[in-house]
Amino acid sequence: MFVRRIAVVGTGYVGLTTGACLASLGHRVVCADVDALKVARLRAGQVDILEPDLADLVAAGQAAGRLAFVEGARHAVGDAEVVFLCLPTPMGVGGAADLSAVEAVAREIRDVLPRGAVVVCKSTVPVGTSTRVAALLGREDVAVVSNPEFLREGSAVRDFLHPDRIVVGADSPRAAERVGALFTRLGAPTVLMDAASAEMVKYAANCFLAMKLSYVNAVAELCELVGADVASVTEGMGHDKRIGQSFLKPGPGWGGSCLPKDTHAMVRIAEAVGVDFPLVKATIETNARQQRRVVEKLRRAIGPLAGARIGVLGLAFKAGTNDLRDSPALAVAELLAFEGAELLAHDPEISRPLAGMTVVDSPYAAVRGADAVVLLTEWPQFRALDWALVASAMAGSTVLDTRGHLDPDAVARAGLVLHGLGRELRVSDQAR
Ligand SMILES: NC(=O)C1=CN([C@@H]2O[C@H](COP(=O)(O)OP(=O)(O)OC[C@H]3O[C@@H](n4cnc5c(N)ncnc54)[C@H](O)[C@@H]3O)[C@@H](O)[C@H]2O)C=CC1
Ligand SMILES: O=C(O)[C@H]1O[C@H](OP(=O)(O)OP(=O)(O)OC[C@H]2O[C@@H](n3ccc(=O)[nH]c3=O)[C@H](O)[C@@H]2O)[C@H](O)[C@@H](O)[C@@H]1O
Repeated sequence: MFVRRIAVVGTGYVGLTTGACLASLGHRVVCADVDALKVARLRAGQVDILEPDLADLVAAGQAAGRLAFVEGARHAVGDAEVVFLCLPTPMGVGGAADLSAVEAVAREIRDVLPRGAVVVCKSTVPVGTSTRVAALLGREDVAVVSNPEFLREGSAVRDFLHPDRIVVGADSPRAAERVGALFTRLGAPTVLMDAASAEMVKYAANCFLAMKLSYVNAVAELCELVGADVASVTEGMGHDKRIGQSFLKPGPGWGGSCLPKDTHAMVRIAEAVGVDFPLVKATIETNARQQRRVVEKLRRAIGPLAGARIGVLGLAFKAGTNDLRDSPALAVAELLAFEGAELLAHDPEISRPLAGMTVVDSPYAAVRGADAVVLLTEWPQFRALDWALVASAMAGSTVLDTRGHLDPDAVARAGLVLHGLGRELRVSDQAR
């Protein structure tokens, strides 16, 4: 196998995973970040994000002398053949992607990039960004390639090493092949295309996933009203291979660091070329409505929310991560706090104080004296709760499970009344 000298700029979810995984494939990797504390902690082997196997891969890469961390992009790229940009592209003014970190790094490295290097944009960026980066670099000898990343938080290493596909976009086929070759060992289908198409793939994929979720949340609402059960409906739909079983679970709305910002960015990308994109706009609005629907359900169950005490189970945007960025759980909690509810919240991976609620260190502390309990993140430990203990700690008897995660029998046996999304709970479920 050929070994490449690689630089990775940005050591967040994508950058650290990319760096550690490429080192595990045998390449020599230098990762850079602007955050001095993060770099110091990574050098000491401290990985602060919750990702299975990531800390082990980082330690193995460091021990083998194939993975190093430095402060500042300039100090990472000096002898790199390939430079991956894994920089944040958060929602900027008006919803468009904020490219300031990508642009700042392009300016920072342009004079120190070795001759013939390839700069790879792994960040999610609007169409045209590769061209913009190339212009900022101003280097005829340096090719810019788009290589969008499709990993999910909570399974980042597994997704990176076992991807469904690898997309490489470049206007120079030679540069695209050079980047594609880095991933040959992964054995995934590699799709080579022009840079604009690769940049578009990422938004088109994330918006499609968000649309699927908003659709299923809207179907769940209908199911409640017509007396159908969304779990049966989605199972029946999902056996159709054109639809598939995944990404069909209703919830308190979709969130996380990417789907919200990428849907907004897609609306702006369309607007910039004079196109309205009502499908993506409705996807976003349906999601906000889903969060309001959770609050409505609680209000219907227990009456006015002002002064009510609500136990909140889960704060992360999904189970398996400690990431709170654009978490629907936080959005629902905010709406409840706005209504004047008093919130006691527990998440197994979050202990820092948060505005509008009291974060407590056990689920039983969160339900103490609660008029209602709402489950917002599907952590396995919530399914295993002692519901008799929960019932004895609560003041009321309402449990709202927004993830279809709890065992209805276990909750009902404790004398609690379980509400869900997408199904009318049948009398037999509550009668035990
Ligand atoms: N989080 C995810 O699951 C996925 C994210 N993406 C995309 O990848 C990109 C990165 O996302 P994350 O890794 O989640 O971001 P992140 O916020 O976790 O990490 C970004 C890192 O870049 C560093 N940074 C910022 N400015 C810098 C600079 N000037 N020089 C050096 N380092 C700098 C930050 O300190 C931070 O450590 C975004 O465009 C995102 O949309 C794509 C697929 C999955
Ligand atoms: O661009 C990105 O950053 C990434 O965004 C998502 O990954 P991630 O944000 O880690 O989270 P998902 O697993 O996609 O979940 C997103 C949200 O949808 C919700 N969800 C997911 C699946 C489902 O069936 N139901 C449901 O409500 C989750 O709870 C969560 O709030 C995409 O799945 C990745 O492919 C992509 O690389």
